[in-house]
Amino acid sequence: MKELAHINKYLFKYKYHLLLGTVFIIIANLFGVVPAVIVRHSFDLIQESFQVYNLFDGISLQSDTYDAFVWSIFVFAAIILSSALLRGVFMFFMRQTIIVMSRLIEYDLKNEIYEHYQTLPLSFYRKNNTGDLMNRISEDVSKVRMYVGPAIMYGINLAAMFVIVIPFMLSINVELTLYSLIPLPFLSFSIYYVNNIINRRSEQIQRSQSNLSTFVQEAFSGIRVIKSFVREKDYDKSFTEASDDYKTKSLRLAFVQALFFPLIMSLIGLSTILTVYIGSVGVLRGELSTGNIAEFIIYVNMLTWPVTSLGWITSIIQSAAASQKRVNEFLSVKNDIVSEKNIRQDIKGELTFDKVSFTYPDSGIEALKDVSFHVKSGDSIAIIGTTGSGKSTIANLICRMYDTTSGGVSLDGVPIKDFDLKSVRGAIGYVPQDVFLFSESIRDNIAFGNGQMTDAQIKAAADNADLTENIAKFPEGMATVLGERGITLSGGQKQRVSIARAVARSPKILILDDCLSAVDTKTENSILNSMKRIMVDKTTVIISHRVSSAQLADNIIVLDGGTIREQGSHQTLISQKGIYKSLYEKQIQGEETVS
Ligand SMILES: Nc1ncnc2c1ncn2[C@@H]1O[C@H](COP(=O)(O)OP(=O)(O)OP(=O)(O)O)[C@@H](O)[C@H]1O
Repeated sequence: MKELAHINKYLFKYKYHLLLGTVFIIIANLFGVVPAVIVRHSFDLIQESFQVYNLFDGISLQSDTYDAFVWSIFVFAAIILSSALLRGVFMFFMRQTIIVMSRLIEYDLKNEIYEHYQTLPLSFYRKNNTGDLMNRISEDVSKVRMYVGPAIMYGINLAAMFVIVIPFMLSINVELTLYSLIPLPFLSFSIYYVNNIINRRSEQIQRSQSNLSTFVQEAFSGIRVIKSFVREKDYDKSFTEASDDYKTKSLRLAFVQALFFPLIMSLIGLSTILTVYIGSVGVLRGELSTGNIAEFIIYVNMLTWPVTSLGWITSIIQSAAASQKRVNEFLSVKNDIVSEKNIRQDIKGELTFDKVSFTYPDSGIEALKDVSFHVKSGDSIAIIGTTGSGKSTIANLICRMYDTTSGGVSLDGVPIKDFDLKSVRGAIGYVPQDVFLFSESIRDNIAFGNGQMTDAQIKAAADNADLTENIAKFPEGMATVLGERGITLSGGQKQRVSIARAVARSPKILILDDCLSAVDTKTENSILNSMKRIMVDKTTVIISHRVSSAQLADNIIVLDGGTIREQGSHQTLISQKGIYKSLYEKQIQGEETVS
């Protein structure tokens, strides 16, 4: 339960909604009691009027008695109707304050979680899967909303009802009150019990549903592989199994849900029978009127829902606490990539790696060992090496996605840790190895959130990435939407949009992480020629498997198993006749990649 304390700041923020809501609940309940009292008076009036009417039999006063009776009943009916109407109005206000408050808190909490997610380092995203991140911001927040909305509303309603109705009942007859209330705690407990079963089974269904969705999503994304390997039948079978599991769980839930209402109805019925029985005994003893029985039946009915809701509220609070615990787990994760001195200055692009070693915290793999190099501002460096030799890790450290395990990275002679993170990342144009484009237009993908970027700047970036010719062939040019329902680009086209996106920001440091692997040699040469132009005043880090990309750089590093094996210009390395030279020869002979 202490987990839910996190929500208190929001309850405080929306205190006026909560206070007003409470007032509306109390007023609505007061109007709920009025009809019961009026019904009692009506019953008693009918009985008394009947006796008086018979007494005046044959006398002209008899018709006056009748008129007075009809008039009174009319007035009573009008009072009952108006009370019901006013109760309805206040119940509307009650929902408009408390349920609205719960939606506002849901909105705030989602924003809080999303903002926090954004601050967390890459290592957090490696550790936790996307489904889990999504669940906590949607499913879990919805469960917490049930606590701040319906649970609080019905909780206050229950308290108000008890404070108003039970003293009223006791003042009429203690014995009748006690007997008519006996079944209600059982009702509450049974609802709590059944509701917990319903929650457990619903969660099983949700898990089964998400397995089913993941299966279907994967099957459709991989439909080309499934078809070419003729695996449709196997997938059909697996789908039927997953679907069967979902069906069985749904039927088990439907069974418990079917028990829910009969259970409530039978316990309410029991209360009513006890009220009528004990009430009749009271009437026979002359302690109660028949009106009291009718009045008590109304009270019992009024109390039924709040008492039922007690069991429901308890299980809502339990599952909200469990959800908030999961949310708090993520909210308490701190970003360890923080700036030490928050230096905000324009970065010129001088880059130094000084004896850098790095071990990935989650896998324990030592990706870099004692790596040192220096790139002057505006110069270029190429990093070439075998798969897994640590090339992308260097890019990650320059973008400060991780901090080094030992040694230091510095920009313009200042340790990277001292810079404000935004200054560092804002100065970098990064073309990642695994291209990711958004389902937006090509234009928006290139501008990527920079509303001030002019069409001319976007076009220049597209030109430099050798993209203009391709774009011209698309039906809507720059406005062509990519992804899901738009045009799907080829691997090489995607890489070029990704390059244009990085170049368009006019970064001081440009990192090209194996970004030409999916283009043919002709396009590679054409992009590299354009690159020469844009690289002029930028520090450029070219990560590649291909010598053809690397030879463009002023300085080349050959990495192997996380250590630098060779370093120098293209000419120097060729003359050294080492790894680079043999790689060069192999690739010149037609081999495309380093094995
Ligand atoms: N996020 C990560 N968590 C744990 N280990 C990682 C992570 N990324 C890379 N590694 C490991 O670190 C080593 C270096 O990986 P890196 O991605 O830097 O290689 P690379 O030279 O860029 O390879 P490639 O050319 O195939 O992209 C590899 O052994 C890899 O398994």
